[in-house]
Amino acid sequence: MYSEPRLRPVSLNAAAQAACASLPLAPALPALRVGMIGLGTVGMGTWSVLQRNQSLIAARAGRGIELVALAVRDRVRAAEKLGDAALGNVELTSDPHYVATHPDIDVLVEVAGGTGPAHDWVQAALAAGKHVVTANKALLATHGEALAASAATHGRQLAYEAAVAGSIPIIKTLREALAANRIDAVAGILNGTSNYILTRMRDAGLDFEQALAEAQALGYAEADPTFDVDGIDAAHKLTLLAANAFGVPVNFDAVHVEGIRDLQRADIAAAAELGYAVKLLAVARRRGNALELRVHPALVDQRNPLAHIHGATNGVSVHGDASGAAFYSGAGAGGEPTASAVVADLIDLARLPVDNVRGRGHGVPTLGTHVREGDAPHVLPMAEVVASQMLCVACDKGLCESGTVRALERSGLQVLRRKWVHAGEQGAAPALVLLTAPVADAVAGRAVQQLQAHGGPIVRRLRVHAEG
Ligand SMILES: NC(=O)c1ccc[n+]([C@@H]2O[C@H](COP(=O)([O-])OP(=O)(O)OC[C@H]3O[C@@H](n4cnc5c(N)ncnc54)[C@H](O)[C@@H]3O)[C@@H](O)[C@H]2O)c1
Ligand SMILES: N[C@@H](CCO)C(=O)O
Repeated sequence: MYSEPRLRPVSLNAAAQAACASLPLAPALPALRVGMIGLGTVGMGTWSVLQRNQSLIAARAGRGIELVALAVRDRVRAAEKLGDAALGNVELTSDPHYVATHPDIDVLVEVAGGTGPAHDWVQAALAAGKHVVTANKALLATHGEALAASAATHGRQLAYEAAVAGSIPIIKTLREALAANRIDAVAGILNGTSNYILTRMRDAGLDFEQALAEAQALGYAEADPTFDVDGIDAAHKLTLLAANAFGVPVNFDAVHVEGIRDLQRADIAAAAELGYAVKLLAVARRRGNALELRVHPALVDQRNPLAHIHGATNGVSVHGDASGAAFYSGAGAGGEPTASAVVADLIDLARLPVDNVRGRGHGVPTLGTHVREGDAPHVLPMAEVVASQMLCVACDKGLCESGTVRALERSGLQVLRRKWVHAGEQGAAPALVLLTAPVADAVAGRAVQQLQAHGGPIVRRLRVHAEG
C-alpha cells in the first residue's frame, strides 16, 4: 500500500509544484517517492528525463515523482556529475540495499544490471513493500518467475518495459493492447548493439571490432558485450516477450541462441544479391502445439519492414488472430530512449490508487497472465525448425556447381536458386550462393557437414526468415 499523504515538502521544482497544485482530480496526492540504484547510461537518462519533464510528468501522473535516494558506486563523482543544486534533497549513498529498503520510498528503480546482487535488491524491495521498476532483462530472464511470484505475494508491481526493445512499449502492447488476441508469432530485432554492428559493417565497411567499439562508446552495449554479440541479450528479451505473448514460463534455457560473431561481410553481400538483409532475429512462433523460440542471424526479405531497421533501432512484428499483423519500431538502446520506458512505468505506478489493496491479485499481471494454461505450448527443438537456407559455397567456378547441387539434393535439400556472387574481399574468387526450399534444420546441418567432409568446399549457412 502506498504510504499516507505526507506533509513534508517534496523537492519538485516550481513548475512541477504548480502543475500538481492545478490538478483538479488529485490535488492532495503526495509525490511518488523513488529510490534508484545505478547512475550509468540508463540511470543518467532517467535522471535527465525526470528533471527535464518534471511538470508534464506530474500532470500526466496526477502527482509528482520525486527521487529520494540514489545508490552509486562513487558518491563524489556522482555529486560532481549531477551538481549540488540539482541533487537538492536526494540522498546519495553507496549502499544499494539501503535504497532498496528505504522507509521513505514507494518504488525502487534498479538500473545497475547483473543477476547477483540485483536479485537480492529487487527481492528485498518487494519484501519491504516497494514496487520495482527495472531495465534488467538478464535478471528477469533468469529469475523472472520467482520475482513475479514475489511481487504477487507482496501485492506489488514489478515493471520492466525498459528491459525489452528500449523505447518501444512492446511489453505493454502484448500484455495490454493485444490482450484479446491469440498471438501466433513475434519476430524482432531486439538487440541494438548487434544491429548497429551489422549496419556499420555493411554501410561503412567497418570490421566487427571497430563497429562494436562504436556501439560501446554510444552506450548501447551491455557491461559484458558478449551478451550483445552472442545473441544472449536478445534471448533474454525474447523470453519476456514469449511469456507475455504465449503464456509460457520465462525460461532462458529453452531458447536456441546464436550470435553474429561469425558473420562475414561476404555473407551480408551475398544475401543482398538475393534480395535479403541479414539481421539478428529473435523469433517466437506457434507451430501446432509447439513453440519455436530462437535467436540467430537470418535473411530477411527486403519487403519485410524488419529488413529496414538500421543502427541501434529495434523492430518487432506481432501477429494476433484478431489484430492481424502489426509492426513496431523505435530506439532500442541508449540512455534516454530506455529512460522513456523507465519513467513511463513510474507514471503507471503513480496512477495506481493510493489505497491500492495489497495482494488483491487483480490488475495487470507481471508476465501477462493470471493463470497459466495447462496446455501451454512446448518448445520445439531447433533441429525440427523448418526454414529455407542460403548456402555460400566456396568452390571453383565451373568445376563444382552441378556436383554441389547434386550432393545437396541427395542429402534432402532442394535447391531453388543458384547464383555466382563476388561477395568477398576485392580480388577474392566468387562463391556459389544457393537458396533452398524450406527444410528441417537438422537436415540442412547434416547436408552441409556431408558436403564439407573429406576435403569438400567450405559452406556457410544462413536461415531465411519466413513471415507468419
Ligand atoms: N544501455 C542501454 O541502452 C540499456 C537499455 C535497456 C536496458 N539496459 C539495462 O539497464 C541496466 C543498466 O544498464 P546501463 O547501460 O545503464 O549500464 P551502465 O554500466 O552504464 O550503468 C550501470 C551503473 O550501475 C552502477 N552500479 C553497479 N553496481 C552497483 C552497486 N553495487 N552500487 C551502486 N551502483 C552500482 C555502475 O557503477 C554503473 O554506473 C542493465 O540491466 C542493462 O541491461 C541498458
Ligand atoms: N545492450 C542492449 C541495450 C538495450 O537493451 C542492446 O544493445 O540492445
